[in-house]
Parts: sequence; C-alpha cells; structure tokens
Amino acid sequence: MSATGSWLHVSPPSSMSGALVWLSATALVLWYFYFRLTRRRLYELAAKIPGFEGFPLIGSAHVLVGNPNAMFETAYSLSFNFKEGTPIKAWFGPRLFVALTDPRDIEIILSSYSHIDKAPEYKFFEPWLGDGLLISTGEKWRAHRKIIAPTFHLNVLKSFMTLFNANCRFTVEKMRVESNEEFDVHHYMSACTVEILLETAMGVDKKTQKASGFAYAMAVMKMCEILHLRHTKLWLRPDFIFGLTGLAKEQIRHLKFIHSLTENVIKKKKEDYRLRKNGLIDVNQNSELKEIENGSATEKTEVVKGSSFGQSAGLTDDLDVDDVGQKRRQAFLDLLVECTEIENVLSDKEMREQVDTIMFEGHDTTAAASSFFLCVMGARPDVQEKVVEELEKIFGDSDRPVTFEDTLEMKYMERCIMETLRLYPPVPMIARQIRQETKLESINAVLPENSTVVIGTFKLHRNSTIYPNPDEFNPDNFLPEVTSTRHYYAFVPFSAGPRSCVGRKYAMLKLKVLLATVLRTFKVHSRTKEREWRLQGDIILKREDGFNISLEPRKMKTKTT
Ligand code: HEM
Repeated sequence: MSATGSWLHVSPPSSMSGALVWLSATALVLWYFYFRLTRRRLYELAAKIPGFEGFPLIGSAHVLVGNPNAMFETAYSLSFNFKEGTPIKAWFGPRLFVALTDPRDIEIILSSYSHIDKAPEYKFFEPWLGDGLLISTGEKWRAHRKIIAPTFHLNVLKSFMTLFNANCRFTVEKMRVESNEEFDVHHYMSACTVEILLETAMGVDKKTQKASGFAYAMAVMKMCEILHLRHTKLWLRPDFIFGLTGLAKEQIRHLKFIHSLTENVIKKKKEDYRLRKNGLIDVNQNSELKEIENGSATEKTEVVKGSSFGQSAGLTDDLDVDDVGQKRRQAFLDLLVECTEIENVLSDKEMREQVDTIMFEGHDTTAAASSFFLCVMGARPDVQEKVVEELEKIFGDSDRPVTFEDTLEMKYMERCIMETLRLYPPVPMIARQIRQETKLESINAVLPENSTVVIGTFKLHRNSTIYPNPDEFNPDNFLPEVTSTRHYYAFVPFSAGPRSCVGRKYAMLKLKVLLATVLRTFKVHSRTKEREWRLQGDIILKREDGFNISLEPRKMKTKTT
C-alpha cells in the first residue's frame, strides 16, 4: 500500500467529509446571519413596500427563466395584482428592485440631481457605448452633457430640414416596391433613421459609408437582443461565464461592424475638418445653419408652442436655454471634432463613445416610434383620415417639401405622435441606482440606499386613474386643456429632468417630417387590431409579430430631392 493509501486509511473519508460538510454548513449559516444583519435596514425598509417576496436567496429570479420575449408581457400582467400607481418591489438574488408608476414618486427620482446614476444593468452596454452620455455619471456626465445638449438646439435642428426631407422622400420612394402586400415597415424606418442621423447630426454623406443604414440597424437589433438576454438570464451576467458562450462571439462580431461604421464616420469628419482648416474646402458647409446664425433666416429667437416637446408647464432645461446670438451653434459631430482637435476637452475615445451613443439612441427609438405610429394609422383609419385632412390643409395639392413652419401647424399629428409614445413608449422603462434613502410620496415608505429603481413608463402611461380608457388610442389625451391639468411626470417617454433625452426635439421634428411624407404619399392599412399585437420590451419596445402594414398610393411620385 502506498503512503497516501495508508494516510487515507488512518482518516476515513466519511468522517473527514462529514466534518467538512458540518464546517461548511456552519460557516454558511454564520455568513447568512451576518449578511442579513448588515442588511437589516434594507429589509426593514423593503418590508414597507408592497410586492413580491420571492424565495430565499433567489427572490423572484425564477420568473426570468421563461422565453425572454414573453417576459415584458408577463411582468406587465403581474403588475395588475397591485393597486394602480403603487410601488412594487421584487428581489432578484440579493438585489432589491422597486418599480415606480406614480407620477409623484417618479418626479422625486427624475427631477433630482442626486439620482442620476444608472442601474448596474446598463454596464452591459459598456463594450458598445463605452462611457457615453447614456451611461456615464458624475462630473464626466455633467461636462459632456453641457457640450452635447446645445448641438440639439432648435436652431441647429431647423438647419436639418432639407436633409430630413430628402431622406424621407428617398425612403418613401423605396417603399413603393411593396405594392399592396403586407411588409414589416420597421425595416424601412430603421434604415431611414440611421441615414438621417448620418447626414444631420454626424454631417457625413450616407453614400460615403461602406455599410448601409439597414445593415447598421440590424447589427444594433442583434446587440439589443444579446443585451436583453444578459439582463434577463442571471447566469449570463458574469463576464467570465458570458465570455464562454457563443453569444460573446456574436457580440464581438456585431460590435466590430458597429464600431467600424462610427470609426469611418469620425475619420471622414476629421479629414473634412482638416481640409476646411487648410482652406481646401468651403468652411460654410452647413449654409442653412450659417444663415440662421447670422440672423438672415426669418427669426432669431422664438418660443415654439406645441412642436417642442419638453417646454410644457413652464419646465425648461438645458435644451430650452435660449442664448442664440451669444453662442455659435454647431451640429453634433462638428462640435465634437472641434472639442478634440482644438480645445482638447474630449479624447478620441470619448468622442467615439458619444458618436456610438447618439447613433444608437438616435435611430432605434425613432424607428420604433414611427413604426408604431404607422401601425396605429393602419388599425385606426378614422384617425388616419383626420391626420391626412390636416396635411391637406397645410399642403393642398402641392408636392413641396415640409418646412419648419409646416411642422408647427401639424397639431393633430403631434397629438397622435404623443399618443403613440404614451401607448408604445420606445423606452418602456428606465432604471436608476439609489445612492441615499429616499422618501416616497405615494405611500408611507422609503427607498433603501443602493436599491434599484425602475421607472415603469409603459405601466405609468396606462394608468386608468390618469388616462380614462387607458388602452384606447385617443389623441385628445393631448389636447392642451387636458395636458394642462395632468401631472407633468405622468407622461415621460423621453424621461424628464436633468437626464432627460437630449434628442427629444430632434426626434419630434424628424418624426413629423417622416410621417407627413409617408401619409401624403400612401394610405396605410393593417390587418391586425391593436389588441392583437404582441409587444416585446428588449431595451426598445417592439412588436414581436412584426410591424406589418400594407400601402396604397395616394398620388403620383414625390420628388426625391
Ligand atoms: C422617439 C424618440 C426617442 C425616445 C422615446 C427617447 C427616449 C429616451 C429616454 C427615455 C432616455 C432616458 C434613458 C435612461 O435614462 O435610461 C433617453 C436618453 C437619451 N437620448 Fe433619447 N429618445 C429618443 C430619441 C433620441 C434621439 C433622436 C437622440 C439623439 C439624436 C437621443 C439621444 C439620447 C441621449 C444621448 C440620451 C442620454 C441622455 C443623458 O443621460 O444625459 N434620443 N432617450
């Protein structure tokens, strides 16, 4: 017998392993008590919040086991077990999540500069968006927001009108091939919104790009699916496990493609900048913007009523500051290049992160919004006819492009866009990490430090105590006399407060030009009623069954330029 064998013989395996099991169990119990003790305050505060207690250790994580696409609808139906507007808690492993759907509670979080930290779930975006505006926090976020917000000022947006029109007309012409068959309109909307972003905020000609807008949008869609899986499947959260899966390889492939587009855009822009600096190409590239800056355009400053979302109820923020004439206004990437090349306030890496962020946030959200809008038009011919009547009043028989002034007249269409964003908010929820105990308004309870707050936008927008018949599409929900009496935080498709969407005015203007161009050209039909749509909330709200519509031409070809 070997020496090892005799040693084993002296200490029988059963008693050895028994002792080990006993020791481990004792250590585990002690650790568990210590763990509970250090979190006593968290449990005390959580006990006052209604919701799901779940099982020991895993909480409600078992709910996440099913089909990730069905999860959104499952969570929504579970919320009906509680009184409308009440905060709802759920434990996922040791983490406490509290969903807020009362406007008063939502205001406490969104209006505050203390609650600007994003939840840890946003970190899965990092390989893609780095520390861009969507994810960053603290001083970095503040400094970058100050640089970026003015690039979406109304005067910059007005200078994009020609490009909005040209790209929307181009898309509409492409859609003619669909004849009367049903097709997924989201494909067209996402390609169009990517290309518009390239040509406006980024200021590059889409034809100079190797990849098509559609290919970019598809890679983004795949990335959202992967991120959604990481959010919902707890075992995919640790990087080392995720790294072993095929999904990680897929992610690398999609990111390579996505980043190559943004790198190309930046390269092109920097080349143009250097040529301009050396006087080799025209400095006044964006002549429309130049005209507006010089004051040769119709008006210098104005208060825009209606079309400029976010100015209601007297609430202004960094997008609404009107200091035109004192500051030179530039489009997004023009300014960022100057910040890296001249002012040195932004590194190349930071610039790329912001370009990736704007490319993602700026296209997928508006693609979803415009697709939902067109599906609603198909499902509600009565509403569609009223939108078209308004367009006919504005344009008559003319085939002319949409002007900024026209968009101010599209009041009914604007209400329909708002109503679409109410029922189908492209960002159906937002999550923040709470760094200090925070008293709630709707119930006598306090959010514990380090809990995760979920702003349940989709649920909030369908609260029957705020919106009568909440599931019915009713543009009158946005009549001025109705909105003026509603809590400002009862409608937050663009979030609100200091971290609200920087692109909201851009989005509203682009949506009006795009949707007016489609509806001036086609009558939209849909075979399915809204109640039959299957919604999927993977980062951006979508229709799992596809945004299927068919088109009937209203008139002859539109001009493509
Ligand atoms: C219908 C269209 C849009 C909707 C519904 C929408 C919605 C939102 C929401 C809800 C947030 C807050 C997200 C969070 O806190 O997790 C947000 C942030 C943001 N959005 Fe949008 N968005 C839209 C269009 C755009 C466009 C067109 C752009 C840019 C061109 C844009 C750029 C951004 C950026 C950069 C942020 C981060 C802001 C910050 O944290 O300071 N969005 N958006």
